[in-house]
Amino acid sequence: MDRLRRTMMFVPGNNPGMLRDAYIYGADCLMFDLEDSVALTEKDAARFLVYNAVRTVDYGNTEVVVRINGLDTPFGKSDIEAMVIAGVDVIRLPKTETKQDILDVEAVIDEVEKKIGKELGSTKMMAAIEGPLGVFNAYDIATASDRLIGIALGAEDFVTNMKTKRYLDGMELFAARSQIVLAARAAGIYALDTVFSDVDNEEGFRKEVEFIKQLGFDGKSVINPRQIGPVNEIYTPTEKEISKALDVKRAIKEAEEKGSGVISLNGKMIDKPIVDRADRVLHLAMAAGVYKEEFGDEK
Ligand SMILES: CC(=O)SCCNC(=O)CCNC(=O)[C@H](O)C(C)(C)COP(=O)(O)OP(=O)(O)OC[C@H]1O[C@@H](n2cnc3c(N)ncnc32)[C@H](O)[C@@H]1OP(=O)(O)O
Ligand SMILES: O=C([O-])CC(=O)C(=O)O
Ligand SMILES: [Mg+2]
Repeated sequence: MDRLRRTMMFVPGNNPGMLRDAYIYGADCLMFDLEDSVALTEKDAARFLVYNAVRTVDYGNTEVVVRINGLDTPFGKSDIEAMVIAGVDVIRLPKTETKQDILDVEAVIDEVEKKIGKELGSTKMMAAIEGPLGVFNAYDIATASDRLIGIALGAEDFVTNMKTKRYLDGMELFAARSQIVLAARAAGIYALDTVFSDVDNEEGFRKEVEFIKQLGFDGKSVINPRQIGPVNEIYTPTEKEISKALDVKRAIKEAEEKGSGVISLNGKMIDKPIVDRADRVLHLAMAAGVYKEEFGDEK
C-alpha cells in the first residue's frame, strides 16, 4: 500500500526544540529545512543539528524529508553528503528548474551511497518547482530519476518570480498547480501542494485544501502544527464516503455475477472508473486507519 503524504510539516533546521518534538503533532512527513528558513550565518550549524536529530531521534513511521540548499550555493553538496550519511528518507531539492538539476543532485547521492555502502537508490528525492521554467519543465523533472517520489509547488517563490503575490482565490497559482498535478500523475508520482503562510486564517486555509484536493493533489506542505489537523481531516474519507464506496463495490459485484460490467445504483451509473475511485477511497481510508478491509481486492 502507498504511504500517506497528506501533511508534510516544514521545521526550521536551526531550531533544536522543534526538531526534537515535531513528530508529536501527527504530520505524515516532517520536512527539516536547511534552505530559506535558515539564515546564511546558521547554515553549517543547522546541517549539524539536523544530522544529529535524524541520527538520534526516533521518528517512528513519520517520513523524514530534508530540504537542502541547491547545488548552485556553497552549501548544497555538504547538505546532501551529510543527509545521506544521516539516513534521511527523502532529499527535497528546492527551486528545481530542469531535469539536469535532478541528475546533478542524484549524482552526489549516488556517490555517497556507494562510498558508505548504502543500498544504491535507497535515498529518495522530491523536487519543488518554484518558478516558471520549472513549471514548463514539470514532466521532464518528474521523470528524471527513479528516486523521485513526488513533485511539489513552492508558491511563495513562484509568485515572487512571476512578479505578483498570493491571493486568497489562488488564481495566480492555477496554471502552475495544473501543470504540476498533470506532470506528477503522468509520471506516476505524488503531487504535493505548497504552504499557506497565513497561519491564523483557518477558513482560508481550509478552502485552499479543499481546492487542491479537488485538483488531484495528494497533500500539502504545512508550516505550523495547527495546520495538520484540517489537512488530515479533509484528506481522510468520511464515514459517508466509505459507505458509498462499499455500496459501489457491492453493486458491481452483483453486476459481475450476472455477467455485466455496468449497473445502476440510486439512479447513477456504476462502471469501471467509478469502481476504481471507490477502491481509492477505501485504500485511503485503510491507510488512514478509519476502515478495515472487507473486499480484499482494494489496491
Ligand atoms: C516559503 C518557505 O520556504 S516555507 C518553509 C520554511 N518555513 C518554515 O519552516 C517555518 C516553520 N514554521 C515556524 O517556524 C512557525 O510555525 C512560525 C514562525 C510560522 C509561527 O511560530 P509561532 O507563532 O511560535 O507558532 P505557534 O505559537 O503556533 O507554535 C505553537 C507550538 O508549535 C511549535 N511549532 C510551531 N511551528 C512548528 C514547526 N514548523 N515545527 C515544529 N514545531 C512547531 C512551537 O515551537 C510551539 O511549541 P511549544 O508550544 O512547545 O512552545
Ligand atoms: O515549497 C514550499 O511550499 C515553500 C516554499 O519554499 C515556497 O513557497 O517558496
Ligand atoms: Mg521557496
